[in-house]
Amino acid sequence: MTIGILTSGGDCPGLNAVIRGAVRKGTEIHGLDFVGFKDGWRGLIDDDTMPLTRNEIQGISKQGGTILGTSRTNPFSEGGGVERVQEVLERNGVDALIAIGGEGTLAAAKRLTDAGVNIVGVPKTVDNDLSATDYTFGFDTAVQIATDSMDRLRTTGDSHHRCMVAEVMGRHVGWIALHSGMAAGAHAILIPERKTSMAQITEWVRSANERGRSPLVVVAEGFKLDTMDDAHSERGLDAFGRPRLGGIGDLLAPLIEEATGIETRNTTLGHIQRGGTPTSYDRVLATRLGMSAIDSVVAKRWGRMVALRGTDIVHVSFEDALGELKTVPAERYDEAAILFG
Ligand SMILES: Nc1ncnc2c1ncn2[C@@H]1O[C@H](COP(=O)(O)OP(=O)(O)O)[C@@H](O)[C@H]1O
Ligand SMILES: O=P(O)(O)OC[C@H]1O[C@](O)(COP(=O)(O)O)[C@@H](O)[C@@H]1O
Ligand SMILES: [Mg+2]
Repeated sequence: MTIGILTSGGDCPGLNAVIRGAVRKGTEIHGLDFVGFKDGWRGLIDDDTMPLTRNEIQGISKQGGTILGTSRTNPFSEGGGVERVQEVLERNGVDALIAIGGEGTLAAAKRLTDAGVNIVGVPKTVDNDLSATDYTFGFDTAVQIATDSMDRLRTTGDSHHRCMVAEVMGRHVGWIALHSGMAAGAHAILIPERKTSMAQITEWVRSANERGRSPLVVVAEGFKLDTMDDAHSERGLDAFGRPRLGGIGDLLAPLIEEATGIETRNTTLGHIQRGGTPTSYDRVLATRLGMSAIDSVVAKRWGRMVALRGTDIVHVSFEDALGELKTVPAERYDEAAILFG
C-alpha cells in the first residue's frame, strides 16, 4: 500500500516529527510506501510530489517548518475538485492520504472523504483551537517562544519605566496569550473571548505602575475592545477569504499611553512564534500522532483524526473534530485575571 502525506495551512513546529513518525512506523512495521505531496493541497492538484523514504526523514524531527512545504490552497478551487484529486492519487498509485493540518485542512479533508477519498487526519495548529484534542503540537513551542520574548520585553521595559505591549497570534482564540501571559507574569492579558474596555485596561496598567512595576500587556491578535464589533484586520484576506488578523497591539499602545501618561511600546511577535526548533514536548506529541495515524491507515479507518486525550492518543471522526472552536473557558480567564494589575 502507498500512502501520500501532505502538510497544509500555517506551518507549525513539529510537522516534520509527524512525517518522520508516520514514515518510520509505516515502513518498518507495516511495509508501507510513502510519497509526499508538496505545499499542501496544491501538490495534490498540480501532481507535485517528492519521495518520502528513510533518507528524506532522517534527523528531521528537530527541524522547524515542514520538508513538504505548505500552502492555504483550497483543493476545491479552480483546477481541483474530487475528480482531479482522485486522478492524481491514482496516477501516483496512492491508496490513502495522511493530511496534516488545522480545522481548515480537516474541513477540506472531510469533504474529500465524504466523496470517497481515503484520508486520515493529524491535527496541527499553534493556536490550539481544535476542540477534539487536548493539545496540538506546535502550541507548546509557540508559548515558549512568546514567553521568552516577553521576559526580554520586561527587562527593557523595566529599564525605561515603560509599558510594554506584546501582541501574539491565535486567530479567534486566546490560548497562546493566556499561557504565555501567565508564564511571563503579565499585568493584563487580552483575549478574543473577553471583550474589555479601555477603562479596565488603564486600571490594570496604572495599578502595576503604582507598585513600581513596568506594565506588560499581552494581547491576542483577535482581541476586541468593547467598542469593536470585529477583530482588527488591516492586511486584507487570506487564500480562503478570511480577514488576516494582526495590528491590534499597534492600535492599543498609543491609547494606553494617552490614557495613563506612561510611555508605551508595542511588539508584534508574528511569525517568530511559528519558526524554529520544536520543544521536546511538541516533538514527542507530534511523533506519537504520526505513528498513531498509521494505525488508522492500517485499520482502514478513513475520515478519522488522531487526537490527544489526557496522555493517550485516540481516534475521532472528522465530524467530531470539526465541531466548535476550542476557546478559552471563562473560568480559565477569570483565574488568570486574579494576577492582573
Ligand atoms: N470549510 C472549508 N472547506 C473546504 N476547504 C477549506 C475549508 N476551510 C479551509 N479550507 C482549505 O484548507 C486550507 C487550510 O486552512 P487554514 O484554516 O488556513 O489552515 P489550517 O488547516 O491550519 O486551519 C484553506 O486555505 C482552504 O483552502
Ligand atoms: O501565515 P499567515 O497567513 O500570516 O497566517 C497567520 C495565522 O496563522 C496562524 O499562525 C495559525 O493558524 P492556522 O493554524 O489556522 O494556520 C494564526 O495564529 C494566524 O492568525
Ligand atoms: Mg486554521
